[in-house]
Amino acid sequence: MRLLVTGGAGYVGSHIVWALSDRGDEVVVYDNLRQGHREALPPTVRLVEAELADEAALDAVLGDGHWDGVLHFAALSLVGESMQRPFHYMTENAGLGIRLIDACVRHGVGRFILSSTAALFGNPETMPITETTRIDPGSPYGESKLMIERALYWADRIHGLRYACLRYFNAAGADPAGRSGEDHRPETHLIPLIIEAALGLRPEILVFGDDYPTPDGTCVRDYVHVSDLAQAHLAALARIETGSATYNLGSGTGHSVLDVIRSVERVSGRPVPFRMMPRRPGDPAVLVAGSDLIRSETGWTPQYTVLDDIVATALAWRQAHPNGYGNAA
Ligand SMILES: NC(=O)c1ccc[n+]([C@@H]2O[C@H](COP(=O)([O-])OP(=O)(O)OC[C@H]3O[C@@H](n4cnc5c(N)ncnc54)[C@H](O)[C@@H]3O)[C@@H](O)[C@H]2O)c1
Ligand SMILES: O=c1ccn([C@@H]2O[C@H](COP(=O)(O)OP(=O)(O)O[C@H]3O[C@H](CO)[C@@H](O)[C@H](O)[C@H]3O)[C@@H](O)[C@H]2O)c(=O)[nH]1
Repeated sequence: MRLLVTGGAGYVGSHIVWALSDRGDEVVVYDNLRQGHREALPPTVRLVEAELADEAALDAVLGDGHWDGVLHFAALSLVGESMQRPFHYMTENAGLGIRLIDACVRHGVGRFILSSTAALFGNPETMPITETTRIDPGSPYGESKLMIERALYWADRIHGLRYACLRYFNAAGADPAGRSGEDHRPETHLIPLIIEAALGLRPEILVFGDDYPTPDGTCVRDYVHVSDLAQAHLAALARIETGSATYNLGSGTGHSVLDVIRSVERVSGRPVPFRMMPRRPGDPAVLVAGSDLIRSETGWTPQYTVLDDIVATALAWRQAHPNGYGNAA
């Protein structure tokens, strides 16, 4: 296939780009490199360094030959930040995402895959969260992704654009072959921050809230390995030949913040200093995925089901790249 990947130089996107390249697809990445890294990509992959908002650049790329599909990862993706800058998230994510869909329709792109999110569901009362769980975003970030999902629904109904919305839970880990990993500037995600605390690269990890209605009072999340997410994208690309689809994507197991700290301590063999803090606005107490639908419709099944194994891949990448990309040890 010939595929355009927006945000492909970022954390999740780069793992999917490697998986597509491994199977011989021609991949072009469209990324402004604000969070992405050229070094995260296979050297042979073409990178168009441009803003999604740059309509001329986007039209030029989409007009450059036939595209079998667009995979759309580029977004602002921080729940907490979206609570402070709600309209920025609406315009950047929903606005630019919908313009991208419009451009895909104009250029005759046949398939579209959206990086959607568990943040669509707010604070559900029952777990696991399936595709029939009531949608009620708990943050402007989640709301912005819902808007793109709805635009895709109409793009299919009116223009026949086939799509898959993949609602990831918490992406985690790194390429087991060490070719790509997680390096956000600044880093806000739990696992890389705990690893930095374990390696002595930061003094401690701050735990956002210990008064949630969970067994140990800290938030529970479903950590799904990026390689499993990559395989899910391959499965979704095949599946949408027969129609559009929307899937929840997680490992199906919940882990509290304290569970993750203990896992990093076990895997690294080092203590992790931590300090309790107030809750972070916008954070739901528990998010655990029910992924039966994608399993039954595509045969996808996560290979990483043990948290320590996920953490081990993230730790290995970080130890090989103590300063992130561009500074391999
Ligand atoms: N990381 C997670 O746990 C998680 C969970 C659910 C959904 N998602 C979604 O998956 C996608 C990827 O997440 P990630 O963690 O890899 O994020 P990331 O920030 O690492 O990657 C996003 C990439 O998009 C690029 N980008 C952002 N805005 C752009 C724009 N306007 N124009 C051009 N390029 C732009 C960035 O430079 C970056 O390389 C996002 O859409 C996110 O909402 C992530
Ligand atoms: O320094 C930190 C960072 C995080 N957390 C907690 O750890 C959990 C995970 O947080 P984080 O790694 O920031 O991820 P989320 O906020 O859960 O969001 C991720 O997972 C969502 C899906 O569940 C995606 O939509 C988002 O894009 C992605 O950033 C949450 O309970 C946080 O409160 C801390 O206690 N301390």
